Amino acid sequence: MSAHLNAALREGDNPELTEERRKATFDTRKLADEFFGSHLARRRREIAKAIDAIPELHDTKPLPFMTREEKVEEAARKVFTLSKHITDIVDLSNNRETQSLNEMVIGIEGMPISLHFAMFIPALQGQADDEQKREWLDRAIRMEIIGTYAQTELGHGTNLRMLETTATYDKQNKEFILNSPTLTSLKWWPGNMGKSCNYAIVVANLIIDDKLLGPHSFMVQLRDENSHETMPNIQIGDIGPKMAYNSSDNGFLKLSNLRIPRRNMLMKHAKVQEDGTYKKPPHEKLAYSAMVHVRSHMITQHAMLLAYALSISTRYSCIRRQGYIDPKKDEVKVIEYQTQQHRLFPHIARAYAFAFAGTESIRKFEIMKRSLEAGNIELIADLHALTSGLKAVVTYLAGQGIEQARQACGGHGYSMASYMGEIYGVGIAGCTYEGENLVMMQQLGRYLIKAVKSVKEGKKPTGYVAYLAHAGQRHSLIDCRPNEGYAEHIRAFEHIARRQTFRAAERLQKYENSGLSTEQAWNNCTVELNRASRLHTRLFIACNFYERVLDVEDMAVREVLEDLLHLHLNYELIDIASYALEAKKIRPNAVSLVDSWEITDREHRSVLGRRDGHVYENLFKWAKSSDLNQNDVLPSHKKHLLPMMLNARKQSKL
Ligand SMILES: CC(C)(COP(=O)(O)OP(=O)(O)OC[C@H]1O[C@@H](n2cnc3c(N)ncnc32)[C@H](O)[C@@H]1OP(=O)(O)O)[C@@H](O)C(=O)NCCC(=O)NCCSC(=O)CCCC(=O)O
Ligand SMILES: Cc1cc2nc3c(=O)[nH]c(=O)nc-3n(C[C@H](O)[C@H](O)[C@H](O)COP(=O)(O)OP(=O)(O)OC[C@H]3O[C@@H](n4cnc5c(N)ncnc54)[C@H](O)[C@@H]3O)c2cc1C
Repeated sequence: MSAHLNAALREGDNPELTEERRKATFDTRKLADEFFGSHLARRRREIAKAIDAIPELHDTKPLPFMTREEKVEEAARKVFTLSKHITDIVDLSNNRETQSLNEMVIGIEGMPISLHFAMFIPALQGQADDEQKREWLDRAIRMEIIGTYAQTELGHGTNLRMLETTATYDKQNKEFILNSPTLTSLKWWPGNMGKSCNYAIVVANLIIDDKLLGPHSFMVQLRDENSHETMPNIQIGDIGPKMAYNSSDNGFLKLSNLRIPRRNMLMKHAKVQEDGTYKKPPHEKLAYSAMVHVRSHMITQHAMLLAYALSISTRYSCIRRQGYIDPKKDEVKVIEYQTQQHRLFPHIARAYAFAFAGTESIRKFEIMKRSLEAGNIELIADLHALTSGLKAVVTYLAGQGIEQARQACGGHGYSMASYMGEIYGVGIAGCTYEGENLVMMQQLGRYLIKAVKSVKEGKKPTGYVAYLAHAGQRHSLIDCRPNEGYAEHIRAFEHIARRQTFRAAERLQKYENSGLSTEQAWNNCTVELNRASRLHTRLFIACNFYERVLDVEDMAVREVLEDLLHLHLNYELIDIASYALEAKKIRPNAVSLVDSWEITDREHRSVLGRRDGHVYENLFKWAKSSDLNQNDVLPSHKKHLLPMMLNARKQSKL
């Protein structure tokens, strides 16, 4: 193997990993350039180096050893410290650079300004008019104020039309009165709302002259800008510990007839004039733009969480020796087991496929944003359908992949030294937030049914659903021979997705014809519809992966990506026996495929996933640092268990 492939080789590493890295057939840096895009890959290396040189930005101790209060404090400390260095390290206008910096320094457990950047600023950008942007957006970008997005309530998250928080316009005083009339109307869940933020965009049902006009966004000051004390007519707090993500203060909020000026309603699209005249937005769902923004960015984030888990697990599988394949030889690295490869490699392929799909969804979002700025609302529906499907499929499959990666680490995967528990907890939260997955699948389902109707009317839909009109092509899996190339696989995939979508549409039609209401007929078909949405989205991911690989210029990188593509398509399409065969091809490159994600140890926070592979000595160090080991005999033992045993002993002597 030539020296240029050795980007990840270092003196003093565990020889088990060095042996793996020597087998690489490609340059990990070049593959990193494809995974992240060459600019971001280079910037990530520079950012990691800059962080190494600033000790204040390092973890003070491993996060799993911290209490919730310590985690919240540590995240706040790092945000403040970062604010002093950030402009030297990243280009603030580049979201992905800033996000990489945050992940490396603060990590994935949350921080006080997550929602500020993820939703507060995007909501202002998408929904505030120019004057409002001058008033709030510039201050928000400079971080003079910290905000969040308060939409979900104790009683409703999915069904936004039934949000109970009201914003009633008072013509006399030219104010809105914001109110939480019931217990279930309390805002519940918004990230950083409990303790960190001083502003929120509150989504409330607008009422003018007793007329209900649906959810709209309002700027509300939650806390005093100097004392940070809660403002009058507001009750606010943290909702308590969660499965993971505990550095974040997700909050509750009660508004008691709080008056805010008319101009605190975000008025780029919908408007309320002084006399109470209401002007409708050009597209009913423009108020949901911040959600579409987050959904389009979630795909890359969840690809990265999957990459975290798989690089931990793959490296560890190469230093862990247990059992024999040939009893006359040494114990093998657990990566040698066919089941271990079967467990990990298809997910490695998926991590690449998802990352490429994520780049595409961000690109599409940017195109939609620009076209919207030019007054064109046409792309909104396409993007909503695409991101709804991608968000649901990728978060779900990434969660499954992370859990497989954890199980692949055996017992040590269950220790927080592996960090798998946190990665999993954060990953699966994405199945719920930003739209519950099965609900989002139905949104895509609506779009697919419309496309089927247009095909039946003899029209030819374009874009992602164009394949629905190609019904003449009869390809079943059985007709698909691997040597006919990937295009053939894709056509087989299209056939399956098309068939399922038509099946769901026909079933829906049948129920409607039988006299059921549209809604009841719809509910009777949602399992079929969700299957169609899932297949459509997986087809999109596969096509996008295929097209992406065609663009790769470096032959060695292209070859390994083709191996992954082949595995991915087979994993998606064919039965288990055939992809076990493919796995053999991936095996020599396994560690280098995960090295290409260039996740630093600082970012990983995992003893098992250490780049140098020195796992066992560091696991012991980790255990010794446990708080429980700071006293030989625990006070609680002296208080409870010792008296119990002494008592029992006394009894037995009697
Ligand atoms: C489920 C729906 C989509 C349903 O909405 P609805 O008004 O009842 O609509 P419907 O009758 O089913 O459909 C009507 C129509 O509205 C369209 N539509 C719906 N949403 C959008 C959109 N965003 N952009 C563009 N179009 C949209 C649908 O496609 C329908 O179109 P159609 O009638 O078929 O032409 C919506 O209510 C929704 O988005 N619910 C999920 C709530 C959610 O995502 N909350 C996120 C809170 S913030 C958060 O979780 C932050 C976490 C971040 C973190 O911690 O990092
Ligand atoms: C970590 C985290 C962070 C969050 N951050 C924020 C935030 O910053 N701001 C904010 O406003 N919110 C936030 N949320 C709230 C989140 O967006 C909602 O919890 C989410 O949208 C799901 O809504 P729900 O809780 O009402 O679920 P529900 O709708 O009650 O879901 C329960 C079940 O009902 C099913 N269901 C519901 N409706 C339908 C339907 N029409 N058809 C079929 N099945 C249905 C679902 O599929 C699910 O199985 C956060 C949540 C989490 C977990």
